[in-house]
Amino acid sequence: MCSVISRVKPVQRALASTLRLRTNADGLNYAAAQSRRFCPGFITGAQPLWVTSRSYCARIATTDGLLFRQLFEVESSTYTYLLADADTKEAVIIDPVLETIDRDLKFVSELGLKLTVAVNTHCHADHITSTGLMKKRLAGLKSAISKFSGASADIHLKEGDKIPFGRHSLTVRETPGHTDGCITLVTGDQSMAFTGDALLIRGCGRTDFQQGCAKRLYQSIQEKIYTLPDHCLIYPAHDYLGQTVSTVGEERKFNPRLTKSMEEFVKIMNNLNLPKPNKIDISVPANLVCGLHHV
Ligand SMILES: N[C@@H](CCC(=O)N[C@@H](CCS)C(=O)NCC(=O)O)C(=O)O
Ligand SMILES: [Fe+2]
Repeated sequence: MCSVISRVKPVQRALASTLRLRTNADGLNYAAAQSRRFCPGFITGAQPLWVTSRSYCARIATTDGLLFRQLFEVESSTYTYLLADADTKEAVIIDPVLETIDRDLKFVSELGLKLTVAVNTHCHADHITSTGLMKKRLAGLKSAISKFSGASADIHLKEGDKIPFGRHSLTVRETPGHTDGCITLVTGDQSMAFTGDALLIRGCGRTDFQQGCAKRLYQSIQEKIYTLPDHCLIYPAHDYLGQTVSTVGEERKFNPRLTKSMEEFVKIMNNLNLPKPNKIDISVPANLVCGLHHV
């Protein structure tokens, strides 16, 4: 941390130390996520500053040579993630949505990427995946989903499987509870985890339909997500409040559902009383066949 701070000008050094004090007072362990990345606009009105943390740089990869983009679909508030090897251009897309297929494919083409795998973190209930249609548009693209999802795909994933792209890969951690086939995808250096609808920012996936089970979800999060390093960035499949990224450490501390005992968690989940997703009746059957049932 000191070596980074010493690189900034005196006025910026003062700002950096204020930032450190403020984050410490908030109880957030940003230092654990320290990196020498440049985060323009980190403090409103301040000059760009080298900071010791990149926790708020939601759309920049932490890993050298890893291209990363977080994309958003407004109707279902879904995040789609694009990861690529910056050198070989091999790429993976996570949770692409039918409505944004043109945007996503244009982007892939603009960046000169070779999309090899389109993976769904689970059989979504609120939107239709674009995976099937994407396969029709991109020769060689393979679809992937958990073998416990009940959905058809080229690749059926299980615990410990790796999805390689160039020098990088994503490792599968099974995190059932929202559905039987929910998976979390973790980068090789455990700096990023794509948690689907298992762990959301300050929340979690509901457990009142498909094969939902609150106890299972609690265990999945404790055993498969909270065992990742505190600085590991959490990228969920949805956010309804405009939040983009969190960390394992932050969620361990501030997630209002997961800071409870399992018994309290189950009670909370059984009393959410959320309306069913608007598109559940068309999404689930469509997603069981890669989103293609209407084509
Ligand atoms: N209103 C949305 C559906 C919102 C919803 O149910 N989201 C799910 C995740 C997608 S299956 C969820 O688990 N939410 C948890 C929560 O606490 O909100 C729609 O109609 O699509
Ligand atoms: Fe879901």
